[in-house]
Amino acid sequence: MYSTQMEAAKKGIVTKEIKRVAEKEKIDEKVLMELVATGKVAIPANKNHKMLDPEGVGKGLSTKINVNLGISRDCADVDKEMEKVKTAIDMKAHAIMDLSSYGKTHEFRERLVQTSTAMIGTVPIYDAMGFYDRDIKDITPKEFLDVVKKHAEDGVDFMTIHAGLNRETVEIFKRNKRLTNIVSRGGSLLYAWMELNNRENPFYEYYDQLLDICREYDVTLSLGDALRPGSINDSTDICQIKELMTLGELTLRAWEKDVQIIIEGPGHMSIDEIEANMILQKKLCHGAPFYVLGPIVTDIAPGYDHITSAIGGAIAATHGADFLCYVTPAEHLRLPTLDDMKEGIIASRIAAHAADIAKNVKGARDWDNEMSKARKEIDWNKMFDLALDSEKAKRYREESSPEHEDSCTMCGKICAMRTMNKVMANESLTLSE
Ligand SMILES: C[C@H]1O[C@@H](n2cnc3c(N)ncnc32)[C@H](O)[C@@H]1O
Ligand SMILES: Cc1ncc(COP(=O)(O)O)c(N)n1
Ligand code: SF4
Ligand SMILES: [Zn+2]
Repeated sequence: MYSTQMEAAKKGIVTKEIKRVAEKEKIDEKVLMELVATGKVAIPANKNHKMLDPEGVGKGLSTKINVNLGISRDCADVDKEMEKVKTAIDMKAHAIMDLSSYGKTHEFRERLVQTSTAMIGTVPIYDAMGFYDRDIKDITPKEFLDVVKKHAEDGVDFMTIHAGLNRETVEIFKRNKRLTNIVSRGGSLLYAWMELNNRENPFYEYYDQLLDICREYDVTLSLGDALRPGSINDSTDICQIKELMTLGELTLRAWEKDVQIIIEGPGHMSIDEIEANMILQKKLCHGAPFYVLGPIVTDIAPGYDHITSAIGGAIAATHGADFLCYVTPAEHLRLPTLDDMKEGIIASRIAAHAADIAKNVKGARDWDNEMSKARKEIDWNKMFDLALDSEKAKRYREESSPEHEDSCTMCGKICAMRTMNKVMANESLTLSE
């Protein structure tokens, strides 16, 4: 018997989750087991999430993507969020985070666990205020842990816990001015709690109790980055790096108890700093999987932050990030609509796949080569089938019909593909007007 995937792997047991992930990634089960045993790969799989089709996150595996959704005070339509869940799974999201931050979130979480084959993440501190219906200042450390326990019982596979923001790091934050202070929602709540009560971060102080809960249900801890940069001005500063060092220490303590770890990372960051940040995380956190939001490579494009973050995500994943938290065009502006979510998913899937090609992930290039073959053969149906967004590809072609079926309106009769196919097959060709 074993309590977590990591414990099983350390004991040399190939679990059904390891089998399934190895099959999907087309890698050897024993190799994967070793990666799980050493924490380089996490397989978030809560014992109470019966619907789950597990995924591996980490070294040597394909880059995974996460979709954020959930109700807020200003947009509290549970049915609309459930529609997003179904669409996100259809669009092949590997993970869904329920970031609901209003009212009694239990009902939505229960429906999510019953519906989702994708792994599920939450941020328990978001839920604490609605759960207890009182000011954050008056919530006790035990009550925070009780929310974690509730989410664990409900079947949540990974939880964001901002345990790295301790008093020491808070002092450093106070001494080192930032342009955008703290932009992490969970981080800002914890900072408020710590300042108002003049106490240590409860998730840092009672980290061992937290680990016991995670171990019991096999919840993967996604150690949150409360001090991630919220502007390109603040990236790679002492606050961010100090917190990352603490996350590295907390990683080793979790692994001692066989609790699986993912590390969360930035944020807003210029392109030239991304590679160094990936190296630092892997070193300071002992090879633990890295889960990044963006990086958003410029601050000036609200409405297009799926693009600013896909650029950063592709570069980050090329240099070691394992898991991309999607960003939608609604970032910094509003709660995403269903269409915002779709654009965010497409953008992060492009970033993940582009990185998989660069990283030589097994099979990644085959998809591109099939598409290129279909293009050369001017096989439109094949191209639509292979397209990441088949519906859009089809619609664009239908809206602009060429004279020659075997070309498109870009070049028409002087279609390069068509010309070359005919010339190379020694077929007759007239290219005059
Ligand atoms: C940490 C990330 O989570 C996103 N985020 C926070 N709450 C929600 C929600 N209810 N739905 C979708 N995204 C959300 C923010 O836009 C930020 O990028
Ligand atoms: C990669 C990543 N980082 C952070 C968060 C949590 O958000 P927050 O820190 O704002 O509470 C997240 N869901 N994903
Ligand atoms: S401006 Fe909007 S997205 Fe940014 S922290 Fe405030 S509520 Fe969240
Ligand atoms: Zn931002």
